[in-house]
Amino acid sequence: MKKIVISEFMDESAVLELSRNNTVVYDKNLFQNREELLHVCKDADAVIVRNKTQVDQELLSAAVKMKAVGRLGVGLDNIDTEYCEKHAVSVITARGANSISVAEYVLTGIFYFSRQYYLTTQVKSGAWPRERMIGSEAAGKTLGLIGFGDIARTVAKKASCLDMDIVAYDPYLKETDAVWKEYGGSAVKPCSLEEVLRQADVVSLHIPLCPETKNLFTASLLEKTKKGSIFINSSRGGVVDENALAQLLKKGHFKGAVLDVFANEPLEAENPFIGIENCLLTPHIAGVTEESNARISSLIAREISKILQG
Ligand SMILES: O=C(O)[C@H](O)COP(=O)(O)O
Repeated sequence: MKKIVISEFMDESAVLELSRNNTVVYDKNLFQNREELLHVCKDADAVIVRNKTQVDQELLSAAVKMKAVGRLGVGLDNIDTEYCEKHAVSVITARGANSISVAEYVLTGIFYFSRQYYLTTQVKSGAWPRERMIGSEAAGKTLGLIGFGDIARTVAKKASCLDMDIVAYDPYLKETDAVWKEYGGSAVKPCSLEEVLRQADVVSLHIPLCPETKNLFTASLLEKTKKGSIFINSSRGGVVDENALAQLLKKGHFKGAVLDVFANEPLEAENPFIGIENCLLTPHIAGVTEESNARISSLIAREISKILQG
């Protein structure tokens, strides 16, 4: 029997599936108890995590039997992938399995601020802000995608059905790459980062957190976005200067910001976005729906089983 440690929430049926042929330690709060986590991982063959468990050198070097790390998502900023590569520990991500959920989240954000739904609280308290709530259509507007991986491609596919024009920046894709056409038809145009920010009515980030992207969105870059645009971040909080973004929101530069990810999660009392009206804040749920959780969990369970069975 192989031992698998699962330290954050996973779809129950996938946990049951893994338990048939393995010894499974499943505790969705284990990531919060570092000492216990290190202890149970010592003789584990695999660990399955979301974004909160730090799979770092300390954990990996103590877990001498570790063959695989399963990531119930796609971001790898909590995993020391270099160490894993050097020590032949496979890292399995759920690539593609949460793209639909994130894409639908982005579309919700576009409509939310295009129609200024945040003002409906005024209706509940007896006001009638009919003129303030004259919004705008998504059709004919330009969506700017930062990063053009699986998730951004799914966003592009769906946004092109709304008759939006799409510009995208991805330094890892050549202009001639077939994916530009494959995922957006004629609607997606590859551009430089600054060109995307200059043109876009909606900017949506789809980049990993890594040394190249940490604090990429500085005050001066954020200022290059169009006045009145919508800013959506469902990638990682660490890629944006949060104080600078909050300042620009307060100054009325953006129509609104949709933020699912933050430098520190859960939010601390002094988080700069708390209390800003035109800000939609969600607790890192863009990629997590019932459907994506089931897809992600069964994909990771299957792939981890394959590795452990050799
Ligand atoms: O990286 C991801 O796929 C998303 O941020 C979701 O992460 P999660 O595994 O913590 O749900």
